[in-house]
Amino acid sequence: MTQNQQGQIILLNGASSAGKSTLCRAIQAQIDQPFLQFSLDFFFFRGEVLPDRRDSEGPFSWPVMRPKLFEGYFNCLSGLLDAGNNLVVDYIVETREQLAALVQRLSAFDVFYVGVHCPLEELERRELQRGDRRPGDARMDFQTVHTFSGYDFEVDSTDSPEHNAEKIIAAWKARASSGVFQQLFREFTSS
Ligand SMILES: Nc1ncnc2c1ncn2[C@@H]1O[C@H](COP(=O)(O)OP(=O)(O)OP(=O)(O)O)[C@@H](O)[C@H]1O
Repeated sequence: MTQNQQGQIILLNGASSAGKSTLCRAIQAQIDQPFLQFSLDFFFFRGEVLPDRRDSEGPFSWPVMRPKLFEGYFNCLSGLLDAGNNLVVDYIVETREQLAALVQRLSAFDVFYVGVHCPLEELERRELQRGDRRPGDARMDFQTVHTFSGYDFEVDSTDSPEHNAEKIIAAWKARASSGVFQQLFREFTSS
């Protein structure tokens, strides 16, 4: 498959409750090409993928299941892109090692990496209001999620999703041929 037949990915990174999924939907609705939304949330919060039982050890050990789930999810992203699907994806980068794994897996693709910023007070307000997220997760993400790299584009999610989607799509269309993920790939493979 040639380069231009591969799908392209717009990847949003930000804390839990920053408004990433909402923004993915707004991008998907506004963009003039088909983009699939494919989120880890679909495993955790929709559908019936994961067993309810997640223990600290034993046959249902979450510390054993979790890295395999994430690794498989990264494989799904590259599989979908390789088949020619464009993707708009939200993710919460938790560690530099996790970012390195994502960069490695997406190294062959056109990745547009977007930082979704939101003030802590607003994150916590949203987290409390939605009621389906563990209180404290947003604060924990807030302290680390934007510390691992720069971005191709950044937005403030206190602005409306529609306006941010418009800005992201315009920036994506005007993007440079080599983005932050390609720089990161060089960094990670040379260190
Ligand atoms: N621009 C916005 N202004 C006000 N509220 C918003 C905005 N964007 C999203 N929200 C609300 O914030 C909550 C979290 O949004 P969303 O599910 O998009 O966040 P998320 O970053 O994908 O979260 P998670 O990573 O936990 O899945 C939702 O209740 C959503 O309606």
